[in-house]
Amino acid sequence: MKALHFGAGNIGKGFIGNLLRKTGYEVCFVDVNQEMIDRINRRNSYSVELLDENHTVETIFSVSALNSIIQEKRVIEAIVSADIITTSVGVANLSKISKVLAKGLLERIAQNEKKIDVIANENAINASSTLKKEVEKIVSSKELAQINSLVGFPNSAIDRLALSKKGTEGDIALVEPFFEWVINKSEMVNFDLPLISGATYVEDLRPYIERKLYIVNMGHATTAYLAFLLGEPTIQKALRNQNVERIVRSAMVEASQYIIRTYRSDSEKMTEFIEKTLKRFKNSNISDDILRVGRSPIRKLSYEERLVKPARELFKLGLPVENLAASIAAGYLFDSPEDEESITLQGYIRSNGIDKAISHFSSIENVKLKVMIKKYYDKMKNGHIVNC
Ligand SMILES: NC(=O)C1=CN([C@@H]2O[C@H](COP(=O)(O)OP(=O)(O)OC[C@H]3O[C@@H](n4cnc5c(N)ncnc54)[C@H](O)[C@@H]3O)[C@@H](O)[C@H]2O)C=CC1
Ligand SMILES: O=P(O)(O)OC[C@H]1O[C@](O)(CO)[C@@H](O)[C@@H]1O
Repeated sequence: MKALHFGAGNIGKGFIGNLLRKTGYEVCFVDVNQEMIDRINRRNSYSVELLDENHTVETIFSVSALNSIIQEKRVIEAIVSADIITTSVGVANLSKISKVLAKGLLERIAQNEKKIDVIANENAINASSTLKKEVEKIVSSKELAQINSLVGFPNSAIDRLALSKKGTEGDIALVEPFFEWVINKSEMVNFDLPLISGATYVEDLRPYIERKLYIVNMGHATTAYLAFLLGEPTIQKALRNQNVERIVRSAMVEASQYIIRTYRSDSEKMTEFIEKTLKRFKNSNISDDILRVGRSPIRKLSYEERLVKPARELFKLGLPVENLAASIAAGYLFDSPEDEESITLQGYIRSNGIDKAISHFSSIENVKLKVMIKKYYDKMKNGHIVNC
């Protein structure tokens, strides 16, 4: 069995590629980072270190890699012969892989009528559907009908803290022991393959992806933005500060009300989920850079995303959102010169002010919610985090 995976980054190698190999797939990665591609091909393997007390290092064999730009023909051939296609390139990069994917799928359809699922594993609601929409922009309506009959784009939710460190033979993928890969079975078209080892298949993905994005990712991003204000370099160091931990926990509790009300989730189980997630964030075997976790603040502050969606929905219901408002405010204060989105965001605020920025990037028009966010922005802009 052959799997083609776009994105040989932290999640690609540490999580998705790893589970695909354990299921028995040969994995071919597609990336744009030539150094990474060469490293994988030199060894036909890579290393994954488990972030527990033992720091066990595992070698993942039977892998190869291609460059999606300079080896397009070979990527198309790999799409033709793949049994499953997966991605973890970052949601903003899905539009960059859609062209080669569309070409490959059409070539595959011309050569055989085998069904295939394409699963985009990104921190976003319905990332596979987003990828499909990108493919739709490129193909004709006749080609789209062919794709629709043979290709599934099941959505998924992925949860595993994955980072990397430099080793003597290149990057080592670092992953926490916990993982959750949830796949929407009702959107799959190919049922002839073994279930992916360790993945969970569900009929309705929404409760899983919303819980992941609005509680786990929201809490992690909030920690990173508060840490930035305090000058703390890692998530673990920031969470030693009781003020930070309290605001993060409170924001997660606020956001959990959205999940509890939308999906009638059990509130005790939700409390357990929040505590377990905080424990994962604090994992002392990880040293997680806040600039990695806070990356791409414009994406994270957008209307449907982790910080703004729960705040908007709860505010509409008259439920507490003070801590979520503080999280959004902290996001607007994330000023990392290494991050293009952060540079754009801060440039916009300097030219137009925070009020306009909240409308422009988060599309929040509710005056009372905006005032609340602005209140925390003003209180925190001198580097002090506040009691909400
Ligand atoms: N790292 C984490 O802990 C988690 C990340 N995620 C999600 O997984 C996705 C990947 O994240 P990471 O692995 O952390 O990022 P990463 O930056 O480590 O990996 C992304 C990889 O995609 C490659 N890439 C970018 N553009 C490409 C293109 N046009 N064609 C082929 N490859 C391309 C990059 O070169 C890089 O190797 C993101 O959507 C992220 O939100 C989800 C859960 C956890
Ligand atoms: O691309 P994004 O959304 O920043 O995703 C990466 C983040 O998501 C997380 O997995 C949280 O689930 C973090 O480990 C990581 O910082």
